[in-house]
Amino acid sequence: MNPAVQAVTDRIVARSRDTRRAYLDLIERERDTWIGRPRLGCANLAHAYAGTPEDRAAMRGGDGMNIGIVTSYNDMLSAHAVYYRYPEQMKVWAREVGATAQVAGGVPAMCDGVTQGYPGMELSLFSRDTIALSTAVALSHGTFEGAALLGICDKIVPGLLMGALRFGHLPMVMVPGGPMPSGLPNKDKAAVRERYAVGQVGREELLEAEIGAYHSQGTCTFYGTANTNQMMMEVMGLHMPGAAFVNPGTKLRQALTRAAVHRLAAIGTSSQDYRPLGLCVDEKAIVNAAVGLLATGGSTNHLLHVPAIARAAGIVIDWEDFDRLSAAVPLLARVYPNGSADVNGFEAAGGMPYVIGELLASGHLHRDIMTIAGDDLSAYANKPVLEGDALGWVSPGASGDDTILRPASAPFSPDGGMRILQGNVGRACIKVSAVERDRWIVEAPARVFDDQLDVLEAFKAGELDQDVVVVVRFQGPRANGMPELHKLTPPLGVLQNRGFRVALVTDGRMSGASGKVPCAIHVSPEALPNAQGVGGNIGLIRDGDMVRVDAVSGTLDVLADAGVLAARERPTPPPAPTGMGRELFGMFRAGADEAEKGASAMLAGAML
Ligand SMILES: O=C(O)[C@H](O)[C@@H](O)[C@H](O)[C@H](O)COP(=O)(O)O
Ligand code: SF4
Repeated sequence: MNPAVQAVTDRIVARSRDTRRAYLDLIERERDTWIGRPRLGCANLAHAYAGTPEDRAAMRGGDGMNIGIVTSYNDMLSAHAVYYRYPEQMKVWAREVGATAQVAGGVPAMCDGVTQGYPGMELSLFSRDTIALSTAVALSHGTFEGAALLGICDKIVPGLLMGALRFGHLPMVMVPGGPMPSGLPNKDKAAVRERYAVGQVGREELLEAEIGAYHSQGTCTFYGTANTNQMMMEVMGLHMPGAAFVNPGTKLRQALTRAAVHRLAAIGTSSQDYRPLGLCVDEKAIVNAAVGLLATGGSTNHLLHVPAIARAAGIVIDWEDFDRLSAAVPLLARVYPNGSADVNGFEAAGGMPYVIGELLASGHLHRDIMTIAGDDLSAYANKPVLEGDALGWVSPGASGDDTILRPASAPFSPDGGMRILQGNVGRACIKVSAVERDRWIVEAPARVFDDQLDVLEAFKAGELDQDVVVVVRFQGPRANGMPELHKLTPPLGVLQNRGFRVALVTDGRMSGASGKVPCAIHVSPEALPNAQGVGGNIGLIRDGDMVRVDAVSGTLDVLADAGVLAARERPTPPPAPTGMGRELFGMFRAGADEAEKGASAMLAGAML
């Protein structure tokens, strides 16, 4: 193993010893005391079977696994619309192997693309907790010996895992749907947006470009949070090998979904090959997730999601771990926004099988983890193919395009391009893999805002045409639910194109699709004072202060005397958000943990 990766793994194992032990004790108790169908009463069983009378005899009399399907189907996410008919197909495939399947429950799924820049985005992060809670409600019927989790996008995979892990004595498989075919290239879409931002094209032309990019069912093809989730499922071995980026509606996709149902039925508590989720998600799998994130230039949102998923399994990973891993993990992939290719191009060049093969050979990934396919991650270094109707796996061979995928021996960069910044503004994250090297340090006067829409107004009024560090505060988990501020990407990109030195500093988030502007995000502590009245220094920055974002030395400072800062009066926070249901999420905001712990209200109160 790479020494730095092993050292971080050892740190995490040591730090997690007690909490991981408490988690393993939980799932052992659950396995031994699980209500399950043998212990359920007759009335309870009758209720459970009544919804699917066609399988009642098999569920009642057979000893096959009853699979609980947890689905996030809806038509709002192009990625999840593909799930519409999955349950009925999965029931047929379950019967093929003497098992049965029922829809245990549905979970909500927000499309961050639909809500981006609007009030709904302020529900996005806590929709992850809502999904976790909904997953628990689905599985709490206790009538399943395994679960199939249908989810792909941003908060849905993390939410499903955070909930399902508390039923970690059960075997589970993630079931992906795949990316839509490529449409208008992402770079061309971004260029039209920048022209729209300066009035060179109208709304109709912009809409035409956007529809050209997002044109059909399947996951959007940029390497954002959704596709980073798919990468993560590969390096953690939680779905069928190579399932991440096979397009929906293809014979290969259908064969992979059928194989997932058959595999799940074979790894239950009564089988010789018992693979419970709680043992699959261990410290090494979590380190693999972090390594995969860094090696592929994945979404900054995973600096929140990986800690939250880990915590649900009793494992504690922090940003220091990511920073140490980033210094040791090479960047092997350039996929938009880190390059011009999309995930279809990435897949065609060799995709995750190639990346995993390289990182196993270079010692950056842990090979010996429990995956749903077996006890060796090298199975995921092969890509699925159909030979007639037979599903098989073959080596991906060498990279098909070295502008997209490179070997660990000749990476795009020797490190993963995620940095932790620390200084008198607090701790923050920055992803530099999509930022030109000469913009890794920006020192400029601050312009301070409480709302991203005010930034857009200032841009339109020409007030930002200068070197500037745009500070958007009161965007943290407790303030307004920590929205993504991705609508700022086009105007900040225009300012950068005009030759200005530009950076963003916020206690909010950016999208996984955000790229070329240096952004110090997830600033902790956030501006809004906590219950003890302590607020982060990001709340003390004023217009005109010089702020230095330095991704080379890893610092984030306002260049003001400490005494001057301390003497400043704290700004009045904006009122708590209402409308679009946001007032309903006040309990999540009030209970939210710091960003570095995953910013979950649910986990803050769910410690074992
Ligand atoms: O983290 C992410 O990947 C984003 O949340 C993504 O899911 C969201 O949909 C963006 O808004 C898409 O980018 P555009 O808004 O540029 O289409
Ligand atoms: S990738 Fe983002 S925009 Fe696309 S369907 Fe998923 S959540 Fe929506």
